[in-house]
Amino acid sequence: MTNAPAARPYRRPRPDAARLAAYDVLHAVGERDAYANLVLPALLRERRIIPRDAAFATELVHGTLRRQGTYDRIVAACTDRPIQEIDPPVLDVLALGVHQLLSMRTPVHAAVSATVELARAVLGDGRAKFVNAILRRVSKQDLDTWLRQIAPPYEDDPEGHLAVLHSHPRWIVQALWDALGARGNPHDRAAMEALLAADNLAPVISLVARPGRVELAELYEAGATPGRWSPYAATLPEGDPAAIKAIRDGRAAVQDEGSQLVAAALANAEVEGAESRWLDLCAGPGGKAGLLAAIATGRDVSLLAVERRHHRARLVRNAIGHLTHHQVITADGTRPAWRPGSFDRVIADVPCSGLGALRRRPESRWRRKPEDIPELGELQRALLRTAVAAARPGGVIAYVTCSPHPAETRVVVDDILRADEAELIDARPLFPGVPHLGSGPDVQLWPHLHGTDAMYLALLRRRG
Ligand SMILES: C[S@@+](CC[C@H](N)C(=O)[O-])C[C@H]1O[C@@H](n2cnc3c(N)ncnc32)[C@H](O)[C@@H]1O
Repeated sequence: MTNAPAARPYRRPRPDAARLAAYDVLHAVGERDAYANLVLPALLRERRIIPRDAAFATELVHGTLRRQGTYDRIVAACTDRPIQEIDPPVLDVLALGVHQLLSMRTPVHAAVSATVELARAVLGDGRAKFVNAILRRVSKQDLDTWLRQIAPPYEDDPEGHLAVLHSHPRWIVQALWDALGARGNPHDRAAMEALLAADNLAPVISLVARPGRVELAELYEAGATPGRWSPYAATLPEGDPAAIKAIRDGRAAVQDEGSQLVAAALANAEVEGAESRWLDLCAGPGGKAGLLAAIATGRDVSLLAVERRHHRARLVRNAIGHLTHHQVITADGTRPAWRPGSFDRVIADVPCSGLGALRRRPESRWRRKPEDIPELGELQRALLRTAVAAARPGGVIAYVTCSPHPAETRVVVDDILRADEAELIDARPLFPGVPHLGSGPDVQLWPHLHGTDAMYLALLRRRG
């Protein structure tokens, strides 16, 4: 007989379903460039996670991804190991723990013990001890104290300060500041902070009632409330949009009000003479095409929607539904399959950096790189050139991005205007009742001013 204490039986770690789901999504985002807003809902459904846990996992994933850059800096301040030497899965687990500790109301004990349990399951016992030690250090201070400690003072480095405080990469802070026109103006620090803070909030769910297919009243009956700016908009304060019949059958859809406004502005711009054909040059997944097709049907006009990728063209077909006279083709919009000058209205909603939609794609700010901008610029110019050539004399062209980056907006438009084939027209009167539209003639919407994505619209008229 021996007096040695009995070895503790091995206990298999059992992380809770919500935190494990959150980790799996972060891992997929980091490992294979997945999009959290696509992976997470599928995973929650597949694992049949109950609504309360699903809401917790959603906040955990979105909040952690938005603030990951700042959380990594906090972790770095808690260890002597250079952050580059810590494996990404360990940083993911740590970031989930830091978010619970500093930005959610999870009690410290629960946040640490549940995250360590998760670490034991997905990283192993050794690395779980490291996670435990770091999280205990993080828990000693609140978020504001940490931020004061790790951010450079505003006076020495305004961009660096705001980048840490609001968790945006520095180059994006610079680009947004340029776009806001507030750079170097100390009075506009508040505007810049409001914009960065708005990027960290989940957007409200905006719905579009496609005209002629559904009345707004039907959406209100299903629990929606009136939208802010667009005549087609409703807001869903809570609940799953897919539970609404009109959404399920494609008569209505989820669509940011900014997108609705730019599509409506194109449809309502003055064009002389009879109209017969409109063109959407970059139509996938079909948000604007769905609205334009519905408006076009009411005016007995046909819409040609072009999308380069097959699967996205299929989504455009779904958005247009059973409306007749419209056509969707899978094609490269820079290689026109139509005669020049054959459309009355053309929209080029070009691929862009998406810096205006950071609220919706929590990981995108860390994934995008400054070198993406010139690369996208070439395609943006080629598409706008094709769009101008496709419009008939007197026809209107909408150049749209969901980015406010000057190199993707005004600079592109100015380059194309140099060919003298089109002129800019004032888009502002086509946004009735919408404040803060600036000095024009183009329009830039903002999350902090309008509650929309930062959509940009330049309206051009084809010269005769
Ligand atoms: C910003 S999205 C358009 C969003 C769409 N208008 C909506 O409201 O749902 C840009 C689209 O252009 C497509 N695209 C990229 N290059 C293209 C090209 N050369 N020709 C046509 N479409 C292209 C992309 O696949 C993407 O679906």
